[in-house]
Amino acid sequence: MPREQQAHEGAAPVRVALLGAGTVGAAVAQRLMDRADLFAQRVGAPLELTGIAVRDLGRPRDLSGILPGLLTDDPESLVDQVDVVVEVMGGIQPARGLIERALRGGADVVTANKQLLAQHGSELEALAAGAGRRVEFEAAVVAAVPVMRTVRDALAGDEIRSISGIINGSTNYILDMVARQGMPFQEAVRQAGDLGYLEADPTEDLEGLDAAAKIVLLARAAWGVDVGLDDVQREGISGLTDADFESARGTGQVIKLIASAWRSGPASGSASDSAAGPVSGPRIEVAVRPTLVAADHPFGQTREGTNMVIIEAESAGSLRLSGAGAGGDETASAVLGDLINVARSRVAARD
Ligand SMILES: NC(=O)C1=CN([C@@H]2O[C@H](COP(=O)(O)OP(=O)(O)OC[C@H]3O[C@@H](n4cnc5c(N)ncnc54)[C@H](OP(=O)(O)O)[C@@H]3O)[C@@H](O)[C@H]2O)C=CC1
Ligand SMILES: N[C@@H](CC=O)C(=O)O
Repeated sequence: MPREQQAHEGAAPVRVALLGAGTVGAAVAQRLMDRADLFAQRVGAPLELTGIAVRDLGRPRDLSGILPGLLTDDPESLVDQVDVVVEVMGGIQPARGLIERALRGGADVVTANKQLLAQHGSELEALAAGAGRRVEFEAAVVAAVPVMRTVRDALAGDEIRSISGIINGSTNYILDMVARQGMPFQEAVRQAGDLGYLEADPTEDLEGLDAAAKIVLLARAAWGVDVGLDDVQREGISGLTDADFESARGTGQVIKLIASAWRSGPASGSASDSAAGPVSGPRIEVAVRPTLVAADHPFGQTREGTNMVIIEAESAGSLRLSGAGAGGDETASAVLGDLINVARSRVAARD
């Protein structure tokens, strides 16, 4: 039987550069290969992976099915020749410079880099808007769980009162292993690293900086306020002792690293006393700290690398989102969702 012609056949490809082939990048690259036909159908044109930038070309990698010829240690030349740049290298530089270069050159950007966004997201979004391009970052906040989209798009017609939750997968894994299995803290840290949950610099997870960046991005999306990392009342989990875990257990509670953002007053318009400068719009508080919760509370029941976010909104009431907050394939799911949406828009704009 003759095969029906697919809409994307003959369409010029959407060229994609991947910056990073670590836990997340390798999973993105693998899925781009495995699901090439599916993605071409969804986009209306093939996604062509033109290259993958890494730091160390000599490092052994398990990128089965991916041509070694795609790897390069020259990210600049890669971003100059594509339609979409997917940044999953992490860190501030060179990621920031490469994203700026991509936007100025006419590419859209998908990134999972929450530290970069928390520190320089406003400048990057302004640059993107000026260039008529997009910076998408669903994967940066709670990996596979579409919480950014929920806050920014689904609840755009509502008024959010508060957002709270477990938004760091590695520390939840560590706290859960220590509490439920009596695992030594350092062994749990090691396992979280083996699972690909930890940042390249694990102190970002252990000191609450990773969760702080995510809650900042959520607060900005929810209230349009100019909160920054310096506004976050922050405490990590590295100072917890065996006695803290014991005393929690004795009272039917568990320790969770809870991030929260809440409206604490009406629109102020006044300058905040934070180092981040004036905060306009509603007064917003942001915090990350180890918190005792009842073992049978939804947060208490959130195990291993799973995350859970509870959003309280005026009309919608209480919403709960939960799922994988870290991990290569899980994070790649969100990265690829953004990539497909951006690529679709580019293909639609061709007509
Ligand atoms: N892991 C996770 O569960 C999640 C991670 N994220 C975010 O995704 C990003 C990537 O994380 P992850 O994959 O875990 O990180 P990894 O450390 O596993 O991978 C980083 C990759 O980027 C490459 N790289 C780093 N610096 C450079 C550079 N200067 N030039 C070229 N390549 C470079 C590395 O190259 P080489 O291989 O040669 O070292 C490596 O391939 C981070 O921003 C992280 O916060 C977001 C959600 C979840
Ligand atoms: N290190 C992060 C990875 C995902 O954002 C975490 O543990 O949640």
